[in-house]
Amino acid sequence: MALRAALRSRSGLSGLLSQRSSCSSDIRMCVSPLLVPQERNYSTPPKIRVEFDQSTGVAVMHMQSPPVNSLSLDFLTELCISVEKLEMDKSCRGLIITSAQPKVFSAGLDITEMYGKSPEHCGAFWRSVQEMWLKLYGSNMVTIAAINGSSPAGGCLMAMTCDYRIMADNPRYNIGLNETQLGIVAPFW
Ligand SMILES: CC/C=C\CC/C=C/CC(=O)SCCNC(=O)CCNC(=O)[C@H](O)C(C)(C)COP(=O)(O)OP(=O)(O)OC[C@H]1O[C@@H](n2cnc3c(N)ncnc32)[C@H](O)[C@@H]1OP(=O)(O)O
Repeated sequence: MALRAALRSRSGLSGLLSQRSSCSSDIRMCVSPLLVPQERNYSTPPKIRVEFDQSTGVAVMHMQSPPVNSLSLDFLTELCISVEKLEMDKSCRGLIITSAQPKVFSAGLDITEMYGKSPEHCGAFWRSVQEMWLKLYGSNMVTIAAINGSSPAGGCLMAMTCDYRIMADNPRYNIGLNETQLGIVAPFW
């Protein structure tokens, strides 16, 4: 109810979520002109896939970085660019973020980005973390995290920056902050 009210008041997306659930097979998926594949030049498979349904104004962002959608510098850069493109497209009013990986929404920050790297790399990495959450938290779109798997630490942070969170009901899926267990401290900002 709260979600529908918010969608109505913020962007006139009345009934949008019920439309998605009741007639998802009828939804015409349109890829935003900004995201057409031929404009991309990835040497590796894209870590983010966006489907934009122009009839509802809602984009679904699938995180698809196997095995666990860990938040590497490359992943975060791609995610931020995708959010930015959607933000510039005024016909996009809602964004659902979910995972294409089974059982995991996001494993949080990519631990390999924090070990044995230069100070410059660490700086760029943490800036990209900050950019991610600022972009999502400050977005004009209605943002929803559809948490379809475990979401520790940075995955939890990402979900918390969205306006709404819906999590799959499975006792195997964890969400929360585990930095202390890991022995790391997020830098002050
Ligand atoms: C103001 C607030 C500021 C900051 C808050 C945000 C700060 C966040 C800090 C972090 O995010 S640090 C990262 C914390 N994350 C974790 O500790 C997650 C650890 N991983 C897990 O708990 C599990 O892997 C999982 C529950 C996500 C998935 O479990 P499962 O499906 O059983 O997969 P595996 O454990 O076998 O892992 C598969 C594969 O993925 C690698 N991996 C897992 N997590 C990460 C990661 N965070 N970074 C890099 N790589 C990761 C894991 O090592 C396995 O690799 P293999 O090569 O062995 O296959």
